[in-house]
Amino acid sequence: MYQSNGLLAPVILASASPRRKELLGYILDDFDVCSADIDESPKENEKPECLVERLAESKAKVIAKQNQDHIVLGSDTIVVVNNIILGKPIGLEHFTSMMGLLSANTHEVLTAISLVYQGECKNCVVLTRVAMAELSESETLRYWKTGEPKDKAGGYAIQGIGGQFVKYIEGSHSSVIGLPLHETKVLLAEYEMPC
Ligand SMILES: Cc1cn([C@H]2C[C@H](O)[C@@H](COP(=O)(O)OP(=O)(O)OP(=O)(O)O)O2)c(=O)[nH]c1=O
Repeated sequence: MYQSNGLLAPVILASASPRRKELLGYILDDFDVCSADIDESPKENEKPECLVERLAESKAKVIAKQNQDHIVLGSDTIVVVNNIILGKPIGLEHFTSMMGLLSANTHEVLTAISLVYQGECKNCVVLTRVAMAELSESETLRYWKTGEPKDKAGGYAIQGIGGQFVKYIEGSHSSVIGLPLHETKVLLAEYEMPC
Protein backbone atom coordinates (compact mmCIF):
# COMPACT_ATOMS: atom_id res chain seq x y z
CA MET A 1 0.00 0.00 0.00
CA TYR A 2 1.29 3.49 -0.86
CA GLN A 3 1.85 5.75 2.16
CA SER A 4 2.09 9.51 1.63
CA ASN A 5 4.52 9.72 4.55
CA GLY A 6 6.84 7.07 3.10
CA LEU A 7 6.35 4.94 6.21
CA LEU A 8 5.49 1.25 6.49
CA ALA A 9 2.04 2.04 7.87
CA PRO A 10 -0.29 5.01 8.43
CA VAL A 11 0.20 7.01 11.63
CA ILE A 12 -2.24 7.77 14.44
CA LEU A 13 -1.44 10.49 16.96
CA ALA A 14 -2.83 9.30 20.31
CA SER A 15 -3.55 12.73 21.72
CA ALA A 16 -6.23 15.32 22.41
CA SER A 17 -3.69 18.13 22.31
CA PRO A 18 -4.15 20.62 19.46
CA ARG A 19 -0.49 21.63 19.93
CA ARG A 20 0.77 18.08 19.31
CA LYS A 21 -1.44 17.85 16.21
CA GLU A 22 -0.04 21.10 14.86
CA LEU A 23 3.57 20.08 15.60
CA LEU A 24 3.23 16.62 14.04
CA GLY A 25 1.77 18.31 10.95
CA TYR A 26 5.17 19.95 10.42
CA ILE A 27 6.80 16.56 9.80
CA LEU A 28 4.01 14.33 8.46
CA ASP A 29 1.70 14.98 5.50
CA ASP A 30 -1.01 12.73 6.71
CA PHE A 31 -2.09 11.16 10.01
CA ASP A 32 -5.18 10.47 12.08
CA VAL A 33 -5.79 11.70 15.60
CA CYS A 34 -7.44 9.76 18.39
CA SER A 35 -7.37 10.81 22.02
CA ALA A 36 -6.28 8.26 24.62
CA ASP A 37 -7.82 8.60 28.05
CA ILE A 38 -5.54 7.12 30.71
CA ASP A 39 -4.92 7.54 34.43
CA GLU A 40 -1.97 9.94 34.63
CA SER A 41 -1.28 9.66 38.35
CA PRO A 42 2.30 8.83 39.33
CA LYS A 43 3.15 5.62 41.16
CA GLU A 44 4.75 5.85 44.60
CA ASN A 45 8.41 6.96 44.29
CA GLU A 46 8.21 6.86 40.48
CA LYS A 47 11.07 8.80 38.89
CA PRO A 48 9.99 11.65 36.56
CA GLU A 49 11.65 10.11 33.48
CA CYS A 50 9.95 6.76 34.21
CA LEU A 51 6.56 8.41 34.74
CA VAL A 52 6.65 10.46 31.54
CA GLU A 53 7.79 7.47 29.47
CA ARG A 54 5.18 5.16 31.01
CA LEU A 55 2.39 7.66 30.27
CA ALA A 56 3.47 8.24 26.65
CA GLU A 57 3.68 4.48 26.10
CA SER A 58 0.30 3.86 27.78
CA LYS A 59 -1.39 6.45 25.56
CA ALA A 60 0.09 4.83 22.44
CA LYS A 61 -0.78 1.29 23.58
CA VAL A 62 -4.44 2.13 24.31
CA ILE A 63 -4.93 3.30 20.73
CA ALA A 64 -2.67 0.62 19.21
CA LYS A 65 -4.88 -2.12 20.67
CA GLN A 66 -7.65 -1.26 18.20
CA ASN A 67 -5.28 -0.27 15.39
CA GLN A 68 -2.68 -3.01 14.94
CA ASP A 69 -2.00 -1.98 11.34
CA HIS A 70 -1.04 1.61 12.29
CA ILE A 71 2.04 3.24 13.79
CA VAL A 72 0.68 4.91 16.95
CA LEU A 73 2.42 7.90 18.53
CA GLY A 74 1.81 8.74 22.19
CA SER A 75 3.41 11.60 24.09
CA ASP A 76 3.48 13.09 27.56
CA THR A 77 4.94 16.25 29.09
CA ILE A 78 5.72 16.99 32.74
CA VAL A 79 7.55 19.78 34.55
CA VAL A 80 10.00 18.99 37.34
CA VAL A 81 11.21 21.58 39.83
CA ASN A 82 13.19 20.90 43.02
CA ASN A 83 12.42 17.17 42.46
CA ILE A 84 8.68 17.89 42.50
CA ILE A 85 6.64 16.74 39.49
CA LEU A 86 4.13 19.30 38.25
CA GLY A 87 1.23 18.27 36.03
CA LYS A 88 -1.62 20.60 35.08
CA PRO A 89 -2.98 23.04 37.70
CA ILE A 90 -6.33 21.95 39.12
CA GLY A 91 -7.30 25.41 40.41
CA LEU A 92 -5.99 28.85 41.36
CA GLU A 93 -4.45 27.71 44.64
CA HIS A 94 -2.57 24.86 42.97
CA PHE A 95 -1.47 27.18 40.15
CA THR A 96 -0.23 29.82 42.61
CA SER A 97 1.87 27.25 44.45
CA MET A 98 3.30 26.02 41.12
CA MET A 99 4.27 29.55 40.11
CA GLY A 100 5.86 30.02 43.53
CA LEU A 101 8.16 27.09 42.74
CA LEU A 102 8.89 28.15 39.15
CA SER A 103 9.40 31.88 39.78
CA ALA A 104 13.06 33.02 39.69
CA ASN A 105 14.12 29.40 39.35
CA THR A 106 15.22 26.86 36.75
CA HIS A 107 13.12 23.77 36.04
CA GLU A 108 13.13 20.79 33.69
CA VAL A 109 10.51 19.95 31.12
CA LEU A 110 10.42 16.26 30.21
CA THR A 111 8.56 15.08 27.15
CA ALA A 112 8.40 11.41 26.20
CA ILE A 113 7.36 10.06 22.82
CA SER A 114 6.41 6.46 22.23
CA LEU A 115 5.82 4.72 18.90
CA VAL A 116 3.91 1.45 19.01
CA TYR A 117 3.65 -0.73 15.92
CA GLN A 118 2.65 -4.40 15.82
CA GLY A 119 3.36 -4.88 19.52
CA GLU A 120 6.80 -3.25 19.46
CA CYS A 121 7.56 0.04 21.32
CA LYS A 122 10.20 2.62 20.49
CA ASN A 123 10.51 5.33 23.14
CA CYS A 124 12.51 8.51 23.70
CA VAL A 125 12.58 11.02 26.57
CA VAL A 126 13.72 14.59 25.91
CA LEU A 127 14.85 16.94 28.70
CA THR A 128 14.83 20.73 28.37
CA ARG A 129 15.96 23.23 31.03
CA VAL A 130 13.89 26.39 31.37
CA ALA A 131 14.88 29.46 33.40
CA MET A 132 11.97 31.58 34.59
CA ALA A 133 11.92 35.18 35.64
CA GLU A 134 10.47 36.29 38.95
CA LEU A 135 6.68 36.52 38.88
CA SER A 136 4.83 38.90 41.18
CA GLU A 137 1.54 37.91 42.86
CA SER A 138 -0.41 40.26 40.61
CA GLU A 139 1.25 38.90 37.46
CA THR A 140 0.46 35.36 38.58
CA LEU A 141 -3.21 36.20 39.14
CA ARG A 142 -3.44 38.11 35.84
CA TYR A 143 -1.91 35.15 34.00
CA TRP A 144 -4.34 32.67 35.60
CA LYS A 145 -7.27 34.83 34.48
CA THR A 146 -6.19 34.53 30.82
CA GLY A 147 -7.18 30.83 30.97
CA GLU A 148 -3.92 29.76 29.30
CA PRO A 149 -2.38 27.89 32.28
CA LYS A 150 -5.16 25.41 32.91
CA ASP A 151 -4.36 22.67 30.37
CA LYS A 152 -0.56 23.08 30.46
CA ALA A 153 1.94 21.03 32.43
CA GLY A 154 3.59 23.36 34.97
CA GLY A 155 0.80 25.88 34.36
CA TYR A 156 2.39 27.91 31.59
CA ALA A 157 2.74 27.95 27.81
CA ILE A 158 6.11 28.96 26.42
CA GLN A 159 4.46 29.43 23.01
CA GLY A 160 1.87 31.86 24.37
CA ILE A 161 1.43 34.56 26.99
CA GLY A 162 3.66 32.53 29.30
CA GLY A 163 6.59 33.06 26.95
CA GLN A 164 7.19 36.46 28.58
CA PHE A 165 8.21 34.74 31.83
CA VAL A 166 10.86 32.54 30.18
CA LYS A 167 14.39 33.95 30.37
CA TYR A 168 16.10 31.18 28.39
CA ILE A 169 15.91 27.51 27.55
CA GLU A 170 18.51 24.80 27.01
CA GLY A 171 17.11 22.02 24.86
CA SER A 172 14.15 21.60 22.54
CA HIS A 173 11.50 24.33 22.19
CA SER A 174 9.03 21.99 20.45
CA SER A 175 9.50 19.47 23.26
CA VAL A 176 8.38 22.04 25.84
CA ILE A 177 5.22 22.64 23.75
CA GLY A 178 4.54 18.89 23.78
CA LEU A 179 6.28 17.14 20.86
CA PRO A 180 10.04 17.18 20.21
CA LEU A 181 10.13 17.54 16.43
CA HIS A 182 13.66 16.34 15.76
CA GLU A 183 13.44 13.24 17.98
CA THR A 184 9.98 12.37 16.61
CA LYS A 185 11.31 12.58 13.05
CA VAL A 186 14.30 10.38 13.93
CA LEU A 187 12.10 7.75 15.63
CA LEU A 188 9.60 7.71 12.75
CA ALA A 189 12.45 7.25 10.26
CA GLU A 190 12.98 3.78 11.75
CA TYR A 191 9.70 2.83 10.06
CA GLU A 192 10.56 4.18 6.63
CA MET A 193 9.64 2.01 3.68
CA PRO A 194 12.68 0.50 1.99
CA CYS A 195 13.35 2.09 -1.44
C1 LIG B 1 5.36 23.57 29.71
C2 LIG B 1 4.36 23.59 28.60
C3 LIG B 1 3.42 22.59 28.45
N1 LIG B 1 2.52 22.62 27.43
C4 LIG B 1 1.51 21.55 27.26
C5 LIG B 1 2.00 20.35 26.43
C6 LIG B 1 0.98 19.29 26.74
O1 LIG B 1 -0.10 19.40 25.79
C7 LIG B 1 0.47 19.69 28.12
C8 LIG B 1 0.84 18.63 29.12
O2 LIG B 1 -0.17 17.68 29.21
P1 LIG B 1 -0.10 16.20 28.65
O3 LIG B 1 -0.82 15.33 29.64
O4 LIG B 1 1.31 15.83 28.29
O5 LIG B 1 -0.90 16.26 27.29
P2 LIG B 1 -2.39 16.69 26.97
O6 LIG B 1 -3.32 16.32 28.09
O7 LIG B 1 -2.38 18.14 26.56
O8 LIG B 1 -2.71 15.84 25.67
P3 LIG B 1 -2.74 14.23 25.47
O9 LIG B 1 -2.50 13.57 26.82
O10 LIG B 1 -4.11 13.92 24.95
O11 LIG B 1 -1.67 13.96 24.48
O12 LIG B 1 1.11 20.93 28.46
C9 LIG B 1 2.53 23.65 26.50
O13 LIG B 1 1.71 23.68 25.57
N2 LIG B 1 3.47 24.65 26.63
C10 LIG B 1 4.39 24.68 27.63
O14 LIG B 1 5.23 25.61 27.70
